Amino acid sequence: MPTSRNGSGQLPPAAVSATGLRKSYGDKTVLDGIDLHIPTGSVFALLGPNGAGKTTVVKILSTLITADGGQARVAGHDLTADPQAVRAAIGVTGQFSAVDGLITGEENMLLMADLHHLPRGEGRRTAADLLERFDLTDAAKKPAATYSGGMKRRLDIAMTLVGDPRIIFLDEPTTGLDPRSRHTMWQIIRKLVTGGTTVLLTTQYLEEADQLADRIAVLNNGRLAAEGSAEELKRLVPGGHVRLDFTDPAAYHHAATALREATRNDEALTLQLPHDGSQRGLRSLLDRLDAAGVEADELTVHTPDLDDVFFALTGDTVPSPNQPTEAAR
Ligand SMILES: Nc1ncnc2c1ncn2[C@@H]1O[C@H](COP(=O)(O)OP(=O)(O)OP(=O)(O)O)[C@@H](O)[C@H]1O
Repeated sequence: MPTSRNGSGQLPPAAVSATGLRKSYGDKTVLDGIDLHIPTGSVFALLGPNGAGKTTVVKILSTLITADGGQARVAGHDLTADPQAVRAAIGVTGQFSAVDGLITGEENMLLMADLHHLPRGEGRRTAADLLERFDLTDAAKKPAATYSGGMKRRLDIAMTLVGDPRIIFLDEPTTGLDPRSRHTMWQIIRKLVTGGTTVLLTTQYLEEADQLADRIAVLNNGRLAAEGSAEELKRLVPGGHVRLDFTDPAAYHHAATALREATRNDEALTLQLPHDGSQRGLRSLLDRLDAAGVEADELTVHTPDLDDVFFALTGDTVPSPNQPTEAAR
């Protein structure tokens, strides 16, 4: 999401800026110098495998634990000098929900309103508005323990919003949710951002980062292995190609002669050519096949995706590098 400039042509202050964040437990270094810059009004995804340190970053930035080194400002307030002001500006929903299962959804909301010292009437209005916004009005009078995982997660975020935070940290907001609930949660997050909220989310899901985030940082071994938009990250890894599959050996050999630069697999009767993902490149390939008078039985385009980036950056192997992502024909 573009960051708008104010009247003086200056960029608005970052919602979160951190330099050199470090954290160790005993002799285990969890964060080894993390720099973050999250523009106001954007969605920033911190992506990393289990144990990479994502929750540790969220805990530091939300003042739940202190860093061993480095500096950070959240909503313009220094984390160490003014933790109270930081807490007042943020909302956090963690992997371990703040929802109390023994009381109803509405009571959970009213409890939050009390914690934020909202006058009674205003607290009731805010609770009702948020319950409606999160599609929980019908379930409002039922104990939260009877809610589905998706409903609990929605209630958790609704509770976070009672204090009207400008910045919210969502620690793995969709872990354990079914695909439908995950999509609902994505819509909720998108709406929050449309309303001007800045979101820092952690996720293990590449698709989630791709869908939601303006910028993505990949955390690995205590360091940021890369940072950029999904498109920028995808450009970091090679791997775009077109694969042509043939069943007729004569057609295969004919095509292989016409496309000399292709990597051949004579057994599988497939040809693979580097491809930049452009329409022009694809058209030129099809023209060459037409000119040679051959037609492939199947043509698949593989565009590098965040999976490729993630596995390349975190040092793991890509499970199936030739898995096509988009069938072109
Ligand atoms: N209080 C603690 N004491 C000791 N080690 C800890 C503590 N908290 C976290 N760690 C360790 O720090 C590392 C990073 O943990 P963290 O929870 O930040 O990872 P994560 O990226 O959020 O992982 P996940 O995706 O599994 O939630 C892990 O190896 C974890 O065991």
